[in-house]
Amino acid sequence: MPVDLLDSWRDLPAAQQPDWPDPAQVGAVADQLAKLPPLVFAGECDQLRAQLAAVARGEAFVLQGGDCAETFSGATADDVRNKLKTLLQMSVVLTYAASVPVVKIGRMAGQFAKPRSKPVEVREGVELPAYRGDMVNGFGFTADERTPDPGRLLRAYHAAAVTLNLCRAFTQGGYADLRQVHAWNQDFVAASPAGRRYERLAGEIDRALAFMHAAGADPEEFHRVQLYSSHEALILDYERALTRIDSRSGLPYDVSGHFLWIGERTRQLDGAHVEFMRHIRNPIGVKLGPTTSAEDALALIDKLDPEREPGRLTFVIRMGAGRVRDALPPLVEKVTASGAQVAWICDPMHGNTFEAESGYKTRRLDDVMDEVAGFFDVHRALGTHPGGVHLEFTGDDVTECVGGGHEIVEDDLHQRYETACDPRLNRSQALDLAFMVAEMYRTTK
Ligand SMILES: O=C[C@H](O)[C@H](O)COP(=O)(O)O
Ligand SMILES: C=C(OP(=O)(O)O)C(=O)O
Ligand SMILES: [Mn+2]
Repeated sequence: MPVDLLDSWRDLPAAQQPDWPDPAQVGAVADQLAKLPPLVFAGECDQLRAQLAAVARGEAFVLQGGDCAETFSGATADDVRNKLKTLLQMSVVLTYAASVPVVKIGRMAGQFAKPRSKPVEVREGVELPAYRGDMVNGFGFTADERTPDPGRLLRAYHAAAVTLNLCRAFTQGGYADLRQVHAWNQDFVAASPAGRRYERLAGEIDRALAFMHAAGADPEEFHRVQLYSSHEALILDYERALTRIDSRSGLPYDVSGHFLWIGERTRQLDGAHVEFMRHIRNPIGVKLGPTTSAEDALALIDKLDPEREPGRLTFVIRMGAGRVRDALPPLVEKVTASGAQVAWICDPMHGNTFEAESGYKTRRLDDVMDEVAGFFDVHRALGTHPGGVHLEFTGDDVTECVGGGHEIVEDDLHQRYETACDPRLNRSQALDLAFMVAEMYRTTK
């Protein structure tokens, strides 16, 4: 494939790009990034594509999640382990309670750039550029921090490398061993209803493992888990610089992450993001909000998955609890009728954000659950496969979303509101949701 095609996006309008003060500096940084080693490998991306093909065929379920916006200061062993622990616990709940293979994808090791609904933020009469993620500018509300700095692209690469290294060590080195199901819950068990419910399930898993061991299964089977990394491919100079030609196939892969997605604000058919993503071989996603028409979805398939290859394209539906039951069916019907085999997964976070009276951005766990329920209802009615969930959560005990076992109310939000962008489920809310999704899956299939 001609390498020029990887730059064809440069002639098209690119939404949500930073206003870099010195564009020449971006070119210099991109040259440095282009010389750095890949963060992920093409063969791993192919493996994920094959697993997503199983999802598209109705044989597996995706659990994708992590922070809305990762931060450089969050690339620590504690933060990464806590997030991973939550993901592993959720995935065990889904695998065991719903009896389905779970494809685990972190919003981790690269989720450093944010699209914003407004380019500026105003506080007490002072107007500054909006925070666009640590890859672009700083969170602090000063002119200095908010000025986009291309040096941050390099820092993002290094923070992603550190995070990925920790993820690989935790998932391959024994921490994720299924025989550790109780250990992941140790700091949590007595403290929350979700922890206690999980502990009961972990007991059942123990007995199942003991049975399999007695029956001759190889314990090594349970020693490792495969975790993939993902982020929104937003800052195109970064993604382009990390795109390499795979020596085995001669095809381009964006080696900044295994799975990359196009956001709701950058999925314009004639825009730079769709053009760039057409040419990379990674499995990719597109977020689809409530205004998406079936024609939009079909046109995206034509551009991004012209060969109709199962596993290549995932639609991440984020309609809002009030819209999903009406807005999703025409998309699923027409896409299915077209013969395309996409994976459908549900992001129940981004269509359910609202501002509390105190000014905090928040989400109700009930709305989140209702959107997932609506997503399952639609697929049940149409006989198609509800292929997964895409969530924003953290391993920490934050107070960012309302509801859940500890019943966080709007007046509690200030207590531990730590997100750099959108409100995340805390560990207990995330586990509550996993139990609910497992139950829905079991009764749908
Ligand atoms: O995930 C990100 C947010 O939904 C997106 O950045 C928009 O948030 P904003 O409305 O605060 O800009
Ligand atoms: C910005 C995000 O989502 P969306 O593009 O769906 O609004 C996100 O996933 O953080
Ligand atoms: Mn978000």
